[in-house]
Amino acid sequence: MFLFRTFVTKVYAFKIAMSELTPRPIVLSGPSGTGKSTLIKKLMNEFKEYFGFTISHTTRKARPGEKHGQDYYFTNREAMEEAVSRNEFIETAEYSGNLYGTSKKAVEDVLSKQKICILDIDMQGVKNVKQTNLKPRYIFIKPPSMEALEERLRGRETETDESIQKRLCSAKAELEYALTGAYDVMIINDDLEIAYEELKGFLSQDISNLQKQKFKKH
Ligand SMILES: Nc1ncnc2c1ncn2[C@@H]1O[C@H](COP(=O)(O)OP(=O)(O)OP(=O)(O)O)[C@@H](O)[C@H]1O
Repeated sequence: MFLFRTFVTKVYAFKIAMSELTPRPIVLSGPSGTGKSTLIKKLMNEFKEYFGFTISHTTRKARPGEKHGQDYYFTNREAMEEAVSRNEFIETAEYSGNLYGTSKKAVEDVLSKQKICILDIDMQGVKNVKQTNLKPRYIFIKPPSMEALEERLRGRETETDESIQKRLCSAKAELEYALTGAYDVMIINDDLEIAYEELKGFLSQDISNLQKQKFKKH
């Protein structure tokens, strides 16, 4: 039996001065295990001077290999709730008993460097960001099938059976939401290299604009 994921989400007023030169942020969303982090890592490796990743806060425990300040800001509930009450977050979501959120500072840090800000957020986060003035471009990363998604989640060896079932259940809702036209583009991550080329193709204009700007400065 599928367990339904219960969310308690909040969105906060977010206004940031975005000049014409500030590149539009991008949102990468899609079911857990679909390959968002893998694609972002490839993008950052190839174009690290043009992209900046917003590092989310979470109260969940770090998985082996994850680094504080690199994969997430690992924190505890009390500290995070205090920061939220100081209005320091754009959005927060509660999932499986843990809080997740994107701080304003994480976004501002990237925008202030005139880099394309990447937000890796779930459907609820997407709905929340749509209520801010960030005006990102929305990219949905779709798994080739539910079977492949399950295989990837199992292969990652980070999930229990219960959490895999929850993630697969959430994946269905995410796919349904994507079909409502909430995203500017949908990329199927079957063959990783093909998916990556599609992602780069979608971002090629933004990348070349930044390349021109940097060239002018030198
Ligand atoms: N095209 C692909 N083919 C096969 N395996 C892939 C592909 N893309 C990613 N993977 C693998 O699938 C697993 C899940 O990928 P990843 O952690 O990037 O997903 P995610 O969408 O970022 O998940 P989460 O939202 O839970 O952080 C990883 O083990 C990754 O190596």
